[in-house]
Amino acid sequence: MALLARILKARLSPAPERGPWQPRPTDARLPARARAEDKGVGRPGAPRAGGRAEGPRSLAAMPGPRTLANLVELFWKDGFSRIHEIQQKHTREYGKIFKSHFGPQFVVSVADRDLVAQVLRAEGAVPQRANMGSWQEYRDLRGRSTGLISAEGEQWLKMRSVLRQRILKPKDVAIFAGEINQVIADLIKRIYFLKSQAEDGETVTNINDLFFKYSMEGVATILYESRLGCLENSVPQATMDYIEALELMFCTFKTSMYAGAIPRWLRPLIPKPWREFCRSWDGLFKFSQIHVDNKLRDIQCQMDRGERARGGLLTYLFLSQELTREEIYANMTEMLLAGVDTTSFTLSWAVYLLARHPEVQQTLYREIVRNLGERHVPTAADVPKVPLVRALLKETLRLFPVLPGNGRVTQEDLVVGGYLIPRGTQLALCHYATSYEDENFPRAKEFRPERWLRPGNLRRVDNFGSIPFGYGARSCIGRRIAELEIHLLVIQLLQRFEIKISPWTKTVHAKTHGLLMPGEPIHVRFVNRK
Ligand code: HEM
Repeated sequence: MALLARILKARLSPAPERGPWQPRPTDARLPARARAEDKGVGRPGAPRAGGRAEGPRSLAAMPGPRTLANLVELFWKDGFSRIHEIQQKHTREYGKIFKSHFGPQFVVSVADRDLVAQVLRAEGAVPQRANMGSWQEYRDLRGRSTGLISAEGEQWLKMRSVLRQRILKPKDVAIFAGEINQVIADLIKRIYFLKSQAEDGETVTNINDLFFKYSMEGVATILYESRLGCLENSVPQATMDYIEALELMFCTFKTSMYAGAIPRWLRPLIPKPWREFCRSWDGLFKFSQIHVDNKLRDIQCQMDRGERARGGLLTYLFLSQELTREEIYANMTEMLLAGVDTTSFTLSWAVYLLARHPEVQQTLYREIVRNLGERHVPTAADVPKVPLVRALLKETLRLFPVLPGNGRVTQEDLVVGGYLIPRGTQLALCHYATSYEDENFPRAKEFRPERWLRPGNLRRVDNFGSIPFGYGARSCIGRRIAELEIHLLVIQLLQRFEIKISPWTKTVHAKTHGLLMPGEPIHVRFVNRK
């Protein structure tokens, strides 16, 4: 694993002027367990950044919540659904770099834009996001391959370099606009149908349900090169089974966390989390395998008839033989898992924000009509003509980053914020907290998409205060797909409807359920434009 040994090279940078962390270290206040983490003290040669003249401090000196308090917060006070708020609370209490324990896991949280930038810019060619032990264990148990999310090292690098050739760049994804627009046409038909069923002829209840189906249909069209029928009145049984498995994965998020956090020897005593974790993965893999096999059979038949097989991602993967069949199953499974709720929650938030801010909606509508017209079906090339639609997505993801935090495992000793972080430490990058810092985004609590339009900010592509798709070699590979699905849909929704909040929708709060999602159902009125 020569590449894995590539180091996270931290840059020597001066201590940030605005004093981003306020450590309150006293070894005496730390639990014995934390003192045992003092393994980095005096280690020579660790790269330094954001450091202090007298040399880096050890982890023992790093502040953070006590283990017991953390467990009570997470398990007894339902902290799992408030992970984003806890991130902010801990940042206020302990400063912008702090440590926590979660079961057997130890995590250093970084909640400062510049320190996040430092960590991510310094990473090597093969970053590791998190300890994926439980995912790997399931795959070993069932003889399955890892996919992009769960793979590490050379295995990850190989798959990433194959997939990135097809879906990483906007121009590669632009060719899918036609398929996505067909899904949008079905979604709009569905909206008219749902409106026709509503008492007032306008209300659609629980829009996330609708956007879930849209996102699943959209991403599956690209991944499997076939339609699933999610937007039909009667959804096919295999798709229903998949949705159930996906729900199990997220509804049992807490138990999935336990599955990773509970030591293996405790499983005979507490078997449910691991059992459910395996059951939901079985469902997800089964679904992907059915659709991949269907497509591969079609391709094979075409080739047997002497025809040239033409197609998208799956056809390419099959013909190029760069990935094994098992690797194709695993990647399709993990990409579908990664691509449905993320996109649908973001769409729900974006539509909610537009409904709550009619003035922004009106400005965006005028921009669409002015630059594209009232009925023009947009292509990928049209999206830059409507800068506010891109700003809307950025602002939505700043306020509601679907992944409120992200992770990295340090691959060499690293000095961050004046602390020596030993190799192999799990870092949590607190994107939610940095997104709400006024110093990163003036009047950060306010929904102001235009902040992304100012020339200064547009040039500032490296604003690490809000990086909802992550950053660098391990960033979201589906980003361009998600953006295209969202941009094209928002444009076409506004061409047809004025979106108004329904009187049944109160203020919607965010909750974490694995992902940051609307805590209450969102109901809106789709009022036909004249
Ligand atoms: C609004 C929608 C989405 C958001 C906010 C989002 C966000 C993220 C984030 C934050 C990461 C971690 C990046 C890092 O560690 O630096 C990630 C990884 C990933 N995402 Fe997305 N994502 C979205 C949609 C999608 C879609 C549509 C797909 C698939 C088509 C997808 C597939 C993946 C995969 C496979 C990874 C793992 C990449 C790797 O480890 O190499 N995502 N995503």
